[in-house]
Amino acid sequence: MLTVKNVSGGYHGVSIIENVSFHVKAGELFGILGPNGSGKTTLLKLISGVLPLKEGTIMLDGLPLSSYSPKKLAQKVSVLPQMTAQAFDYTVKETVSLGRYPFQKGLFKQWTQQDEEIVQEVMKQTNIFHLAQKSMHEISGGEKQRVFLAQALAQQPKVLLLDEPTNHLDISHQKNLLDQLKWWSKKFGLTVVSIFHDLNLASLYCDQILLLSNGKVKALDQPNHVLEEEVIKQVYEATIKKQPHPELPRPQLMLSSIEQKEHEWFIQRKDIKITNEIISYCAPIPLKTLSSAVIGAGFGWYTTFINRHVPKDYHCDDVQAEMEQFLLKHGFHPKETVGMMTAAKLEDVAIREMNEGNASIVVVVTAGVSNAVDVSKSFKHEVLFHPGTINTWILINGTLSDEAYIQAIMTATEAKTKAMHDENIIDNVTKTIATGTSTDSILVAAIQQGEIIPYAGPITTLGKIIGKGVYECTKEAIQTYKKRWDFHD
Ligand SMILES: Nc1ncnc2c1ncn2[C@@H]1O[C@H](COP(=O)(O)OP(=O)(O)OP(=O)(O)O)[C@@H](O)[C@H]1O
Repeated sequence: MLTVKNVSGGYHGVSIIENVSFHVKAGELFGILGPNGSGKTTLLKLISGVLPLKEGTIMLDGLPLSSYSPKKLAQKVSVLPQMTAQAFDYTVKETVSLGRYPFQKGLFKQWTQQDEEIVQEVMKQTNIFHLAQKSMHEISGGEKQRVFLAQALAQQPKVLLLDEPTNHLDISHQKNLLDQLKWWSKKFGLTVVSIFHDLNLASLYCDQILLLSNGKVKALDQPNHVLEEEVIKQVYEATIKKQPHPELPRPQLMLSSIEQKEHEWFIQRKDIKITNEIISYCAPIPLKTLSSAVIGAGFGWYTTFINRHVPKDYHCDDVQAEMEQFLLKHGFHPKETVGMMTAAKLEDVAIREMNEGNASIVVVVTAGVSNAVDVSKSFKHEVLFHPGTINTWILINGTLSDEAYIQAIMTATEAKTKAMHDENIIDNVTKTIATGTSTDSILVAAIQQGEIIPYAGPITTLGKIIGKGVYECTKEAIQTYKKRWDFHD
């Protein structure tokens, strides 16, 4: 639909845009990104024919841009400019109707039934129908933005050029507008070329992204390939972290390296509090945590860690809601807390503080093994929920990479399984040695201060103390459990 080839151009004979090339297919949403002054608006002006090309060619629907008369071009391309103050006191409907101008014929510009129907339709689509008779001076910035979009769409263009369309819009109207653009491009094959300042919105909605730097192409590809930490750092001079979107295969970027005060404080064994009802640990700063807990599962930042005793016959339809109520009743904030449950007696907990090199950890394990399972034969078990039976905490003084978090979980799981083996814990259904229990839970929490610890596999400095700490704690907790219940192998 739109091919830009080796295009250069700018103002007063000076090129701002230099040697830019790209191709946008019909129905695609194409994003132009770049820092302030990188030439995004200038490029849009070259594409819309407002500025002449100094070099290169632009092909629109198979024909050079230069071969279109202004009116013919307006029937193909419409432009939604950055919002500016309005001189005339038009109504909303009159403003939208201006979009039909390129289609009106003859000296007296007849307003046809078709013009009327199109204007009505785009006003409905952009959710401004109820504002039709209002003056443009009486509506909000976000509503104006939708009116100008309706005007651009009333032109029934093949290509829509937008300069920061989500400027002035709140988060829900940003989403609505971009959803609508996606819908129009899918339904009518509308090609959308849009400038974005918000990298995350561009990532969510664009099929392709062109990243400009000083008027030149820095990157041109699908969002996941363009939005790279190193590229963004070079172009925007900002340090960011790239993360996957939690629900979509699109990257999202977070600003990082924001100045934070380092705290002179460490996780220590003595700060773990134990009662009959809960084991708790409260940190003065949030710890980055990866867990499979009832409350606070996945990655997150939490200050409070709770292992709660529940009776063996504990049953509840909404375990999370019940746990939240419990936390609130005991003065803990559910949004700040990782919460686990266990039927094990909490005074039987095993705790170790361990150091190796510059890594130090506290391991906390509660264990009950009546639901022991040999995972290699677990298909022989019925699906039943019992409160978590081996709960493992690994609290770490250090900064872990994501890789190290996952390796820490693997190392700890292997250590637990080895302890089950050495304690000869048998799966009652299969009569083979168990590898864990049916509802074990784990958390790895780190203060994320100090030197980065990249790995936590079995023979790394951190992995060695996790392996030893979890093995010894699990073994000790199982032995106490056996003594308490006169448990026989
Ligand atoms: N009318 C003009 N005459 C001369 N130079 C201009 C004109 N408009 C813009 N420029 C210059 O062209 C360069 C690119 O400006 P442009 O508006 O295209 O950048 P942009 O990427 O859209 O920036 P922003 O993100 O701030 O909107 C800037 O150095 C700017 O000063």
